[in-house]
Amino acid sequence: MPNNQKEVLLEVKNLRVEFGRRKKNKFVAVKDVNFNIYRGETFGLVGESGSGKTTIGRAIIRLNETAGGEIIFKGKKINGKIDKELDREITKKIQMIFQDPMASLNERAKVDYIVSEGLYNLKNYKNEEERKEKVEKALIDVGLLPEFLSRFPHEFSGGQRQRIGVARSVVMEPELIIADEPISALDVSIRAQVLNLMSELQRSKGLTYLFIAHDLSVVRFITDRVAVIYKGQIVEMAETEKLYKNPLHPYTRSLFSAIPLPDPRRQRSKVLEIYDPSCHDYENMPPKWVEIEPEHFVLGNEREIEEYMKALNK
Ligand SMILES: Nc1ncnc2c1ncn2[C@@H]1O[C@H](COP(=O)(O)OP(=O)(O)OP(=O)(O)O)[C@@H](O)[C@H]1O
Repeated sequence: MPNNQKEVLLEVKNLRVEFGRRKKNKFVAVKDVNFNIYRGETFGLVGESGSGKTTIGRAIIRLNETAGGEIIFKGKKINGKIDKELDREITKKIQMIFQDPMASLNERAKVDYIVSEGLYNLKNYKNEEERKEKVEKALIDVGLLPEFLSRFPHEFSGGQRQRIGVARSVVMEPELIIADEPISALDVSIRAQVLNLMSELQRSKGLTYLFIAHDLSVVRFITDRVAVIYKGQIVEMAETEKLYKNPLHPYTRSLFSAIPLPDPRRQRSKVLEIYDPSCHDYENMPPKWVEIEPEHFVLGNEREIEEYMKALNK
């Protein structure tokens, strides 16, 4: 679909997130981040551990305060001070699925309570009958049985627990789901099942995903567009296949060319070995965020942009 016909569901403009209140221990975790997410797509955010992916997700659902910029959902600014009505709407419409289904589910609560929690918080049901109906439907939607409602999380496998995590989101009838490394804590053999479930739900419910991951092959498989983040800043963003075939920024190139290693810590050191941020000479020529071809953005200074143009036209 041409871009001008796509509906922008979420806009992130010049986002900045800082931790630490005092000047001395202030840490800028996210800076100058810009991206749009279109309705119905899966938008990937990829980068190494500590690059700021989760911080962006948490800022969107208002768990992290923002120090600058705007987050706009369906045309309304949702960061900073907002009114109760809007807060309620985004609590319902934007849901997050977390990485570790072992840690994110309340061990002492039954599945019925876990899946209902968002409904209880927002009193988002007319009566007990309707709540039950919604919760049972959510369980069926994620491929679990309604009888599981009276069980506790420890009675389930990792994959089933992540399905409970997904049910807890879809019961709210969200429009945007932020999936933060939703399969990386799962056994390799069940990862595809959870990804397929997410794709099916996207089709049947018209969902939009922000998919956060460090696993490049998963991102290539599941996303329509992808942004690469390095130390809190997006360095390149494009349609997924385009970016994988034609990475321009040196960080993207080293990330994609690093041979996948089983140990993510070794992978990280491998990437850092190849990528040298001092190659940019930003002191003398500061970078800009440039749309180098339709829907393909890259961070670079004037000289670099010229080189990227040449590389594209080769
Ligand atoms: N509450 C906090 N207080 C201080 N620093 C924080 C806080 N949350 C995150 N950070 C720091 O912000 C940076 C970005 O963290 P973030 O969790 O967003 O990275 P990530 O890319 O999601 O990494 P991972 O894949 O390991 O989750 C890290 O250096 C982290 O230590």
